[in-house]
Amino acid sequence: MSVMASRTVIKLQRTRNLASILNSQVRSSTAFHTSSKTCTQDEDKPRKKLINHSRLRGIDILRTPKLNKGQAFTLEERQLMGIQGLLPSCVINQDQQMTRVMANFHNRKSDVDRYVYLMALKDRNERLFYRCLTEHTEEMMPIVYTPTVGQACQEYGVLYRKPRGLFISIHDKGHIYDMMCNWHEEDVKAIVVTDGERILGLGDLGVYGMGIPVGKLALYTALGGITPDQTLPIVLDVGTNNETLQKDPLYIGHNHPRVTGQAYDDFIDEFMEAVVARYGQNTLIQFEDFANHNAFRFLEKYRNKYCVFNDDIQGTAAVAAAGVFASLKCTGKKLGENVFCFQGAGEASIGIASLLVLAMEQEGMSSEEAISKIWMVDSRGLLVKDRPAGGLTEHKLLFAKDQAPIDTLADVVKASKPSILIGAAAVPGAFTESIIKDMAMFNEKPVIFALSNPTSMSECTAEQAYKFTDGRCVFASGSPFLPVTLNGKTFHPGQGNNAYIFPGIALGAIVCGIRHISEDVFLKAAQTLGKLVTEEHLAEGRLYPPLSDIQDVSLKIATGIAEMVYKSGNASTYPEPENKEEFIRNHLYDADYESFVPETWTWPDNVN
Ligand SMILES: NC(=O)C1=CN([C@@H]2O[C@H](COP(=O)(O)OP(=O)(O)OC[C@H]3O[C@@H](n4cnc5c(N)ncnc54)[C@H](OP(=O)(O)O)[C@@H]3O)[C@@H](O)[C@H]2O)C=CC1
Ligand SMILES: CC(=O)C(=O)O
Ligand SMILES: [Mg+2]
Repeated sequence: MSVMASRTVIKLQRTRNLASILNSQVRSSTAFHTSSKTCTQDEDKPRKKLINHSRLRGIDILRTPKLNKGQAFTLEERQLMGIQGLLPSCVINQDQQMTRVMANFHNRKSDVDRYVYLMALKDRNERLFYRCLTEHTEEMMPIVYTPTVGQACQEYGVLYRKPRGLFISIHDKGHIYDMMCNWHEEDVKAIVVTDGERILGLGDLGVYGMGIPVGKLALYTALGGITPDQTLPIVLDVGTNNETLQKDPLYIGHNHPRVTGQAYDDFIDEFMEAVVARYGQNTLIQFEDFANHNAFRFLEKYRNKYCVFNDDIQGTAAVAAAGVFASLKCTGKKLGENVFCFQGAGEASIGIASLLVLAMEQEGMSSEEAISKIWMVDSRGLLVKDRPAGGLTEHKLLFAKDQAPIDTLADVVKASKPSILIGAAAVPGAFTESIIKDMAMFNEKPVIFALSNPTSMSECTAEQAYKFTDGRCVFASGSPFLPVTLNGKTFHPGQGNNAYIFPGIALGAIVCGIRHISEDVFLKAAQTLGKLVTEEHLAEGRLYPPLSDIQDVSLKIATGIAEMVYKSGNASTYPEPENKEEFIRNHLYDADYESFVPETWTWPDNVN
């Protein structure tokens, strides 16, 4: 008998008739067989494999979110792990705990309160948090992600309770590797990093932007099945230019202006090197919510050196392209028959436009012709070639028209008569009634994507889009809108958000050990997602599969990517699996509790 088991026997001998006393307190779902003296967590479910990685005992287990099961620790586990008495005696299972979570979730007065509640749950009982988020994605994603995460970031100083992830400051330069070593997990495979300069459409939130990497990585696990231990949220604190935050006494970062120039670039270089030194060359690094002037150049600088992608440029491109592909089934057009008009010429818009050009080229169109289909409006109007010097970045220049300037979106829409209108400029209400009505006049089925986040930044509401087009439009938005009923028909607006893409990309990248993430990975993801949209979805107005199917979407995207990267030699996980989907499925995180009790353990004979 092991030392642990013999200690348990002694404990049990001290407690007369422990089993029968506890039995009367145990709720019906917790099986407790006095005859065989064996106890299982839940009669219906086979006992899952033993957690064998923990040397912790007692209160330390309850304080470790990835081990803690709260009241779901069985009697055996409580005895074996030294936690008997540290919990109420009643044992409940994970399903019952979920019922309690949902009751608490619904009882909260505001969405930010729900955010605080869910983050506290994550800090307390990780598996319970992920089971809830996985099984109630539609209800909970808007809380841990856009729109509520935006408000949570704005209030991060007040809401702050405990650190999640790494805070690396410009003043830590020279020591970043040592700081990375302070992170307790040894097997990190994916990092989401921001410097907080462009948080959603809310601008510079500095370190308060940490809510975004935390939220994105929660979706890595809930939507992509990536083990939470393998993920690491990081905020790079280089100061903030947000004057309100600079004066905020509760601001949790450096309140000096942003450090820029060579010092900033050296800092990012050191960070990238430290990640690889700590966790290996294939560590996936997702750049998130960097400002435009850094986002493009870091992507170019690092894309062939590290395993990186920029979600705002590339992930957004893929989800929007998928929506465009799906919309073709409604409009009956070929991709190249469309005219695209973008409000905004930033990370999102340039990313989407570039991927659409790639897709049109793959269909045999020349690059010039594909580019000619695209009209882009930035804060100074239509992108045109003869803007005063300095007016166009090289990315914008590619899409600049050789024609006279047009100042407003409304006039660009009239001039270009787009079939597809895409907004990503964080200008709320930019799609006015007259613009939407023009779209309805030019097209039998106008396609309208209001992609800006959070909801307060949306170019129009779902209701406006359907109402001003008499229910004829195909609509998607970056943040969710509730279903809209118009003339007796209910429309379910699609959520055109990169959340449909990045979990699947990350899953494929991690499992296959992708070295570099090429552009065609995003096109593949877009095509895969587009194909998953069925006639039934479209009939309901959905341009994407419902959020309840999103785990399956991620698996399919990852599988498509796996097939591609093994062919191209860009995978490093060998031997190559024959059945890629099965292989990936076997890596998926399972939020069900595991048992701490060895299969062979039974209650000692003298307990009855
Ligand atoms: N749904 C999704 O998955 C995603 C949504 N987004 C959202 O898209 C929005 C923009 O993000 P991103 O592209 O990264 O930001 P950027 O800062 O890179 O780009 C913003 C663009 O909007 C333009 N703009 C600003 N004001 C106006 C105006 N009044 N009229 C026309 N254009 C204007 C800017 O013009 P100029 O270049 O002249 O400054 C710039 O081109 C954000 O709200 C973000 O949350 C982003 C990523 C993913
Ligand atoms: C969704 C997202 O990445 C953004 O709005 O920035
Ligand atoms: Mg983003």
